[in-house]
Amino acid sequence: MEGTLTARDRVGVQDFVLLDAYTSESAFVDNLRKRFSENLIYTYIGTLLVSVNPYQELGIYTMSQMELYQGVNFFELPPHVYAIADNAYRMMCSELNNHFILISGESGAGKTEASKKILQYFAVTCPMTESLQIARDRLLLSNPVLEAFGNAKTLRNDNSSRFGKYMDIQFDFQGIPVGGHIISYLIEKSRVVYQNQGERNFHIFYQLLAGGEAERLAYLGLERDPQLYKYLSQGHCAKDSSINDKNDWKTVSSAFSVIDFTEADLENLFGIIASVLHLGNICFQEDDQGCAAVPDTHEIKWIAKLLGVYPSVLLEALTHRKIEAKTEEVICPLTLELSVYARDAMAKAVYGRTFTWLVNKINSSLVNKDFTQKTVIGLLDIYGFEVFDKNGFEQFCINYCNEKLQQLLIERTLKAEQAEYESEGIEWEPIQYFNNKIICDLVEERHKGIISILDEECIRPGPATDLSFLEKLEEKVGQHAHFQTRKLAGPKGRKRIGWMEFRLFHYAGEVTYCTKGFLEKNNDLLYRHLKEVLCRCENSILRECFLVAELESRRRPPTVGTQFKNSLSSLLEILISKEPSYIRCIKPNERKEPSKFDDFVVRHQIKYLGLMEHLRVRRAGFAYRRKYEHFLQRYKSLCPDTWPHWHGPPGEGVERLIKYIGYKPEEYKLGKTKIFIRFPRTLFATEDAFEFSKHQLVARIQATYKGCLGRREYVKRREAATKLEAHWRGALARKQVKRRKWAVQIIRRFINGFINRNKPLSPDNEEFLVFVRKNYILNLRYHVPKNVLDKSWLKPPGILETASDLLRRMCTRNLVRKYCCGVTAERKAMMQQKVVTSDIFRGKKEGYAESLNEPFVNTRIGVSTSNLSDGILVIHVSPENNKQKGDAILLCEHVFEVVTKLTMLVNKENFVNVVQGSLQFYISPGKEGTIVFDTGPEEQIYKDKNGQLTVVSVRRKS
Ligand SMILES: Nc1ncnc2c1ncn2[C@@H]1O[C@H](COP(=O)(O)OP(=O)(O)OP(=O)(O)O)[C@@H](O)[C@H]1O
Repeated sequence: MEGTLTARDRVGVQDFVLLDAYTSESAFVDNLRKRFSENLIYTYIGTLLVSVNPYQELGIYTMSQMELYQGVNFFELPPHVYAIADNAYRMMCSELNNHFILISGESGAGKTEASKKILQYFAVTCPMTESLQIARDRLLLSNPVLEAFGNAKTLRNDNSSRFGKYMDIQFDFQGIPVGGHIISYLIEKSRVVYQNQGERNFHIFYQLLAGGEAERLAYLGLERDPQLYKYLSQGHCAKDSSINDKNDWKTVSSAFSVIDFTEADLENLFGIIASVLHLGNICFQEDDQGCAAVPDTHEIKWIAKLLGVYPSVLLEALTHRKIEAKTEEVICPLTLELSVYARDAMAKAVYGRTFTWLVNKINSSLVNKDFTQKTVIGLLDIYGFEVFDKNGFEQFCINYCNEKLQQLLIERTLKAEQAEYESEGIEWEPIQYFNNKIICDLVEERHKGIISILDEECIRPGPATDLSFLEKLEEKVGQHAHFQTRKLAGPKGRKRIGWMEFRLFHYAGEVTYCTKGFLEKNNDLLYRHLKEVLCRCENSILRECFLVAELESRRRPPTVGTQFKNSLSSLLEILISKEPSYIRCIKPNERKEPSKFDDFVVRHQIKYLGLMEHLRVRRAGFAYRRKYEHFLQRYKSLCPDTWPHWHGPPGEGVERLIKYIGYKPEEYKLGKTKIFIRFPRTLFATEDAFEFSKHQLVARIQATYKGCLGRREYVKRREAATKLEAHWRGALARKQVKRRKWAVQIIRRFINGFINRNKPLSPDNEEFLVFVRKNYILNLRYHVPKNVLDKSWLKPPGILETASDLLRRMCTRNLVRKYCCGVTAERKAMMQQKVVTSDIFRGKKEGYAESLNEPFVNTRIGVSTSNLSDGILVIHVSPENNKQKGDAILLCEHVFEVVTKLTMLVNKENFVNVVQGSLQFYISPGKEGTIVFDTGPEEQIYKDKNGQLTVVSVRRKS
């Protein structure tokens, strides 16, 4: 329940005990309205359930809802009729005691629906054996039959129960429903003969006409059209779109077979129903003497046939009255009014007693023949307080009944409160409340109460009227504080009370009753003549209902008021020995509309249901009480000592908790097993603090949860990694071992091979030798000589010497070939020159060996000569060489020959330079000289003063 406290501003509190302004009716209505607008039709006052009729299907009676409420702590879930049912059932099973659930409210408030829901809940959730299924079905199916005969369409409710009902459901020691018993109260017989505009007679009449088989109707002498029957058509709504009589007939017919009705029973039963309809259609006329006569006996004949009486006897009984004198009987005719009265009285008596027979018949089918001890849960579906514009005898009885039940409720609630304080060891706190015993006494006290006065008035000789009854009341109870009449009221109150009225100040408010019809209704007189006919008829049901013994008895039968008083007192005896649960039904508006909440209508019912008084009593002590375990479980997070776990006794934990939160001593009391909180605000503050801490808690719980998940995941991964690692290491180790093994073999073979390396090829050294060979060859790659002059060679192992030699030679040959291919013509010429040089100088001249490496080049020398006829030849040497002295200047006779031969020798183009005029030559490095060529008469060579050499030649004729 505490779970919804946070939303209390929007959806209201789900227990009125938690209303701060618990004495304010407006606050009460506000809370109901808030909840109703959220489709929350149920609210608690402690353990009492207030239910507001939603007039629509809300989807709150599903199987899953039933399962939800099964065996759950009462306050753990939102208020529901299932919670009340389940709580009663669990307590009954665990404590093996009897319970009752009292459902009250005004017509149309939802009492019957609530009791059906409870019955369904038991049918679905209680354990069941196959053999006992029939008992369950009978319990369920007794409802449509009872509704057909006891319910009717009224202005307030299309399916209004016109009787009070108490139903015991019996359970065996295993909690299996094994049987039941029904008691009915005060069926509204007057409806059989008269209905207000817009209302109907009991459903069964219309169902029989609409759904009954044609042969059955023919046998009963009935037509399908209800308009043809006076008793069915006075309300002018025999056909109503909201009621499907044909379908309902099918349901009722099939229910009859389950609850043990024989074909003969049904024949008699419907014979009675049809007789009532025929009775209604009997028309009387006044004859010449002013006596009643029946001109058309058609209906009489049908009734006579159906009930098994002589038509003439019936006719006489309807139009005459037997008066018993001291020794003889006198038959005197009735007036028209009295005949009509007699007819209607017969119809009412027949229907009323048949209804009682029906209830008994159902009871005999529900009875459990095994006589082991049973526990019971009683369902009391009874009319609530009624206050209309005109209130008559029925309202008087109903309101008296409610006074009695209120007394029971107050007593039981107070007793329960007191018992709880005592058992919890809490000081008794007296509760102020209005004890309505005084009103009950006013109504029921022997010889002094209103019912006794009414009875006296009914039986006293002489002319007694409703007015004389009122005068008797004024005389006998006029001084009572809760009674008033026009005469007794002051000038102010007088205006509101009529001459025929008296007012009672009920616990729920004042109600003014009109005494008109009180005597007649209390007497409920059926003329003896008619009674005799019914006692002697052949219809077996009526013979059971009207016993001959009744006729023989000289005692007057008890009046309706006294009967009702007695049945109420036995009902209270039944209830007082049982543990109570209460459901108060409220209808939200008068128009049966969904989602419409009429404050005025609701306020009225709150008052007459005594809800404010109940709340006041319930709140007089403490607003809230819970077992230590539950309180601690919910709020333990508010105190570090109790969070997350309290390991000591729960009471101590709660004490520590409330000390930490800072409860003041006047706000609470600690019992033996429960904490009692006086004010709702204390609980709300605690709840708000809890709501606030919830976020932190959630974060903490989330973190812990995530941490837990993380750790779990980590552990999982670590285990997986360890496993993987182990496998991997294993695999590696195995591989390593394999490798080592292999290596050892290789090494062994290698060593063997090495040892036998010089032996002829054999398996012992074959591999080694291959390896050595391969190794040598591979190594040799890096050591082959790069040129012909390189004489190095990798030393071969013994077995490869021949191969190595061959390779070496191949390599040399290859290098030589490569070298030869790379020699240019120029180089070749130079080499040839070197050969010549060798021939000339080898072994003969020092320095030759050094000159070998010195390549001969053609650029070192060049030849110049003039274009004239002189024999000067200049051999130029390269100026780079520092040691050169300079160019050589030769004078030779055969200049052409020399130059040509030199040119051929050098084999170089542009070797010879033929100059004109002069040429330059090097004397020494950096020093140049010039030779000037000229012609003259005679050849001469001279050096002038500046060192210039001049060569004069004789020009030759060409
Ligand atoms: N819990 C509910 N959910 C939906 N509709 C409901 C509920 N309770 C009552 N009703 C509607 O209200 C109508 C009247 O209810 P019900 O017959 O139970 O009233 P009542 O208090 O037994 O009246 P009466 O005293 O006249 O027999 C029902 O026929 C149904 O349509």
